[in-house]
Amino acid sequence: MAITSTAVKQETLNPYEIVQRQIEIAASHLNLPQQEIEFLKRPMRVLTVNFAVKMDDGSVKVFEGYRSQHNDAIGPTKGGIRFHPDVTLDEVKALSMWMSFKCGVVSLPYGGGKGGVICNPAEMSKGELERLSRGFMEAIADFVGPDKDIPAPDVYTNAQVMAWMVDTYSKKKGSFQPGVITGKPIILGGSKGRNEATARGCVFTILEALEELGKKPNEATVAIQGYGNAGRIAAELLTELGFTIVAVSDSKGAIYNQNGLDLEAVNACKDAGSLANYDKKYQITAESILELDVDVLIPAALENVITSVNADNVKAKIVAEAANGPTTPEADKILSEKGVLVIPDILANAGGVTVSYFEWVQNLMSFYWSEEEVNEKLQVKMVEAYREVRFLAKEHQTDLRTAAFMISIKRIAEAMRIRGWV
Ligand SMILES: NC(=O)C1=CN([C@@H]2O[C@H](COP(=O)(O)OP(=O)(O)OC[C@H]3O[C@@H](n4cnc5c(N)ncnc54)[C@H](O)[C@@H]3O)[C@@H](O)[C@H]2O)C=CC1
Ligand SMILES: O=C(O)CCC(=O)C(=O)O
Repeated sequence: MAITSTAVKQETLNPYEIVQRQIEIAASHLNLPQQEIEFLKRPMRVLTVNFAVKMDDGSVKVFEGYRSQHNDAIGPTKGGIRFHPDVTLDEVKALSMWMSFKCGVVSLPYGGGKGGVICNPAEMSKGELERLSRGFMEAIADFVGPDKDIPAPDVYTNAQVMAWMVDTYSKKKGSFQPGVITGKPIILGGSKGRNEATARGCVFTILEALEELGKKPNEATVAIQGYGNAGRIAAELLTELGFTIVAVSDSKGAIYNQNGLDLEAVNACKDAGSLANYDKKYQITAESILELDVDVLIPAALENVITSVNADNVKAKIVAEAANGPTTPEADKILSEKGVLVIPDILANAGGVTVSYFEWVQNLMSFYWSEEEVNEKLQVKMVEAYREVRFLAKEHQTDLRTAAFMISIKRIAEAMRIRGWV
């Protein structure tokens, strides 16, 4: 996301440097030996691949992709694969690190991993996307595995992409290996509830935060940036609970109605293309969605959207980070001083990886759960995690992000120490 203001140049927008800063802030409350912190500030393994894909016009295009495995002291690494033109190695490294800390907050037996391919799926045919997905899996197949590193969906990847990938991996290994990837279609061993899990988990944390503010769902307004898996499903679930969705946006358009948007009309517009085609009288600028006077703001798109430039203009009482890395450390300081309750990404969007974990467990057992069972288990995990983070934040007088990092850093450091690594 291009942010060109001069003020923002004073802070780094490199996600890898940002996560390192977040580690340092949390570690300063923990009294850990420096070597443990230094180890956590880097991924253990990173793979760069270049692979060729046949395009529909007969040409061959070479794509670059990455898979980063941050730390596997607690268990195999886990995290999504992103297809986006702006993917960088530093971004993938940072996303893998956030995954480690996310898994720690919800006590999953995983470390963090993440993958990305520099490409623009919006400009590719279904056949090209299939060959790209298979080509990337072919290139990383020896690096991942059900007990090694387990990918999942992220931005511009979905259950269909996971299906192509599990098929390619399984063919390579000679038998069906559903545990290598999560977020699969149900027919291929996907878990019920995984598609909604990121949003549902986020909603559980919002309900906890709202209770603290003494507000009821039917009194609360919501603005959501990003209208894909995380953002759109959050809008639907929150509407069911009585919240009023006043604004939503995608990569091409943003819309606002202070009386509440008609979600059916919004969804029909999105299904037909983009929100830029919605009724012109409701159109607003992309940036202004972050500055609306709402109770809950949900960034559900990309990194670095709340920075030192616009943080002071944020009027929401709760910021629930469905996206990874939407808020910079400078912005965090400003929001904290303003009394905004930020539910950090590694907590707010942990529902996705939590149900991915359930999917993996079901795959390993070949025994499948009802959607109700999945959702109940997810709720327990999310509510417990929120309360544990909230408690620690109060105890240490920190924001929720720092407390969430503290919980995970302590866990991973302990595992590294007991293994004798540090
Ligand atoms: N899918 C999952 O299970 C999880 C996703 N996340 C995070 O949630 C965020 C969104 O991911 P998904 O919903 O899965 O992706 P998605 O590909 O389903 O949807 C992305 C949405 O963001 C919109 N978008 C892209 N650039 C934008 C911009 N500049 N301004 C406004 N909207 C923009 C797109 O138009 C699309 O509506 C990412 O940060 C991702 O890492 C986090 C945890 C799990
Ligand atoms: O479901 C997963 O394994 C990971 C999802 C993801 O990439 C994320 O939480 O950022």
